[in-house]
Amino acid sequence: MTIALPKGRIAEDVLAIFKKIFNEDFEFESRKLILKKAGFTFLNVRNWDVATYVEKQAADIGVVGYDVITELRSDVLELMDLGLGKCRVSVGGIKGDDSYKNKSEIVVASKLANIAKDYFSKQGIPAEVIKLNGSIELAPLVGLSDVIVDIVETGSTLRENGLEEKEVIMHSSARIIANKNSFLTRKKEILSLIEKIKEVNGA
Ligand SMILES: Nc1ncnc2c1ncn2[C@@H]1O[C@H](COP(=O)(O)OP(=O)(O)OP(=O)(O)O)[C@@H](O)[C@H]1O
Ligand SMILES: O=P(O)(O)OC[C@H]1O[C@H](OP(=O)(O)OP(=O)(O)O)[C@H](O)[C@@H]1O
Repeated sequence: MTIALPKGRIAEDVLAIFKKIFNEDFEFESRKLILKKAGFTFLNVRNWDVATYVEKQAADIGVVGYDVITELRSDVLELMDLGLGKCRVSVGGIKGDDSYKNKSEIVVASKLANIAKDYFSKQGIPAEVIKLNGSIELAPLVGLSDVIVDIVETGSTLRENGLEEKEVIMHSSARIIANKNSFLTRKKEILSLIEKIKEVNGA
């Protein structure tokens, strides 16, 4: 069975789970992208690519933020909430300034462009979404957008830039996802691993 694990922010917590399961050191060596252990093959991939590896069955299961599978509209099965990497996806804007609510069309900057588009379109609010790749909080400060849609965890990035959380769109945490076909053909193996994860993750 092949498992795609994310690099970056949630990597450490995810690797800690597998370290507990195997009761020994569990980490990708130096620049190595594949780790084989106890009959499993682990892939070291970018957070945003985990869902792609799983959807295309290059991996049978993977760990990824709920925000990412929502944004990518990934056609995968969601098996378990790991309860880590907790954050919100929110609308943020200049502190004390709610003038965006009175505009006929608002300009929104976001890395999560689909989530942003869906959120405003469901409310019938015309919105132009500008896709950015990072430092999203900068956009309203320099007049690139009226508001942003971005991840909020502690809220310090918003605060330190004179912004505030205006509306919470969704809560996110890391999920175990599975390829639909793999879940049919490897159901027993996958569920047995999920049980082990539950045991060590206290779920
Ligand atoms: N403060 C936070 N900022 C960003 N992501 C967070 C935060 N808190 C929790 N998360 C979760 O962690 C996931 C991984 O974020 P990370 O910053 O490692 O990757 P990324 O920069 O979005 O992706 P990549 O580095 O692969 O391009 C996010 O998708 C989200 O679910
Ligand atoms: O509420 P906070 O705890 O401040 O966390 C939220 C911030 O963290 C993320 O940015 P990241 O550090 O990934 O940098 P980026 O600007 O490159 O996306 C996210 O895009 C917010 O800017």
